[in-house]
Amino acid sequence: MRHTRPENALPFMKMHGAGNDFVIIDSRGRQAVTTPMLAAALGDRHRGVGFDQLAEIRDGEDADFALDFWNSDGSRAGACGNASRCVADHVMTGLGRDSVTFTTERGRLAALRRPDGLVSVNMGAPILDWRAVPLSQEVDLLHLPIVGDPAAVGMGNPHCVFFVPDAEAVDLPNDGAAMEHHPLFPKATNVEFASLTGPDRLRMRVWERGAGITLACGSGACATAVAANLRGLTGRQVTLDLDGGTLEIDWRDDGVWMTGPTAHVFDGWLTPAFIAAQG
Ligand SMILES: N[C@@H](CCC[C@H](N)C(=O)O)C(=O)O
Repeated sequence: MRHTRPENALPFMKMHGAGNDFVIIDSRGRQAVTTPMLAAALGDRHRGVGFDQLAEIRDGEDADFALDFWNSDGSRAGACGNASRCVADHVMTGLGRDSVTFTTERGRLAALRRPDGLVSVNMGAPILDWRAVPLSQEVDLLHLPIVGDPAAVGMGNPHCVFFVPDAEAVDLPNDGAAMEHHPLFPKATNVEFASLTGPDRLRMRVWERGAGITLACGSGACATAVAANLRGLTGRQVTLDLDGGTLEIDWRDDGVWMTGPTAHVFDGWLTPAFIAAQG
């Protein structure tokens, strides 16, 4: 086994938030390195490292840092709530602070560490305009013309939320994959299946665009809580039980806050040969 880091190796971190797992590359102070090919190669759980999303940290302008996200198939994602919480945890630890600001494709966001150690991120206001989700035609976002009566909510990325009697009973590999590329979603969509399990409590399972089944999805939890509230199923503070853990959502006037656990799994490096092989 090789224990010495080769010259020009690229360091990365593996973290997860409620089982949603990430490779994080910290490119502050240097040129960003991620390309779609590198992301797809690294995202391969057999030939690469494996992840649901890759997050690359860059120097921020008017914020502590900037963030870019890639799915494991190499596609870009406009938002990733759980990776945002993991990166915020890493940066807050490095800076010795309990709050940070950062920018994504959505604009300027904020995160903080709560006294109980959980990390919260403000994901911004939900997007409830069909053009911005985006959808391919004007429809009622709360009742899409699709079998199963789902709702559409944007959180910087598109979500299609189905409320079902029993989320456990959903055939996620089939139903999730079938919805991801529905023509109503011109940029494809993340797909959530949720059922009410108690007052302001939902069980949610997710099929992510560009990644397939994941153990959790932060932006998906936000979108589901917003849709549940707008349909009169819950209040604005909702607890969601996902396959990999529990997330708390609080839809406030300043945005949708999402809170949950983060974990640092290991530090590693990519060999120059692996990077070169991706062109
Ligand atoms: N896991 C994420 C969402 C990742 C992005 C998504 N697959 C997309 O393509 O929009 C989260 O925690 O929000």
